[in-house]
Amino acid sequence: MNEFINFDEISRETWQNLYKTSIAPLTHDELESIRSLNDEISLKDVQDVYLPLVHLLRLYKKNLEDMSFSKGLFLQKIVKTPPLIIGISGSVAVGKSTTARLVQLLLSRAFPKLSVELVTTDGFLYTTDDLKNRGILDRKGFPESYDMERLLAFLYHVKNGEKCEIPIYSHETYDILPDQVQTIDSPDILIVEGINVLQNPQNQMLYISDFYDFSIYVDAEEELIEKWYLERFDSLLKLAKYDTTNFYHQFTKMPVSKVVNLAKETWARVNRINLKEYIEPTRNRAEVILHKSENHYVDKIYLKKF
Ligand SMILES: Nc1ncnc2c1ncn2[C@@H]1O[C@H](COP(=O)(O)OP(=O)(O)O)[C@@H](O)[C@H]1O
Ligand SMILES: CC(C)(COP(=O)(O)O)[C@@H](O)C(=O)NCCC(=O)O
Repeated sequence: MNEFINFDEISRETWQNLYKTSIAPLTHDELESIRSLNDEISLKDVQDVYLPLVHLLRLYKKNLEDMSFSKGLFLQKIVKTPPLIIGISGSVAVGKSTTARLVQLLLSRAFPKLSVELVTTDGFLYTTDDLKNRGILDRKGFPESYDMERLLAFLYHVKNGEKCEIPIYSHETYDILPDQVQTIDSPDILIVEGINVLQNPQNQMLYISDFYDFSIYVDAEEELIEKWYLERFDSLLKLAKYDTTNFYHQFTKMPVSKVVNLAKETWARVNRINLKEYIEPTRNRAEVILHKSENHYVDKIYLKKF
């Protein structure tokens, strides 16, 4: 059966015209803050793709509020609207975190009175020591390298309006940062970004999918994602050149061709396999699939029909 049978395929041209008239252009300051987020991001994409997406998210938020209100009428008590939780998934290096930060920024603009928080599931990776003890250091990113019970419990507490502290992962040290936490204190909207967001662990009582009100899968052809992975590897090396505490510093001492081969091998041996076996199979669980082509240009959007 066609994987996309349950989706409407919408061309960029159609999508960009769906809600155009109701969205005000971005201000100079907003454009600047997007540029500082990632100076390569196309502002045309922001206008044509991400603003209509945020408009769609507004509908889901309204729907959640209406449902809480109706439940309150039924139960004859005040039911507080739970936070809207948005999941963003896709391959390593496809651009999830860039998309997530952009969506956070645009949602903060669309809802200036609401708090919009962002977490990445990297924080739920086991520490390097734990991975070593479990004998799965070379499986980083695969399902067994995450503490999914903890992620599930976190989502439950956030939905329940409770304050939470979660670990922070650093790409620079390539490990969980010791003694540092991110505090999430009852946000109105929470964005959860990570390769495993749509994977389906369940404890005895809770299903992870029950916590997402909306989900986005960022998609692209494998060859492009590999290219973006290698480019990001190169940027991480540049950042690490004079920083001996950075995990990537060790590679700056090696001949370039050797480092490029090492990155290619890591892609093929770890991240590509993870994509094919565990990440891509979750693609059609998303509400929206953003399909990117060369230069991160979004050319197609798939929206779930029902
Ligand atoms: N929309 C975009 N426009 C330009 N470059 C992008 C865009 N999204 C991601 N990138 C670049 O692609 C690489 C991977 O993006 P990143 O957001 O780190 O991916 P992920 O979080 O999926 O691992 C980074 O080098 C980033 O700068
Ligand atoms: C931390 C990750 C599992 C998740 O990554 P992200 O999507 O944030 O890039 C990944 O970046 C990673 O470290 N993969 C293991 C192999 C590698 O070094 O690329």
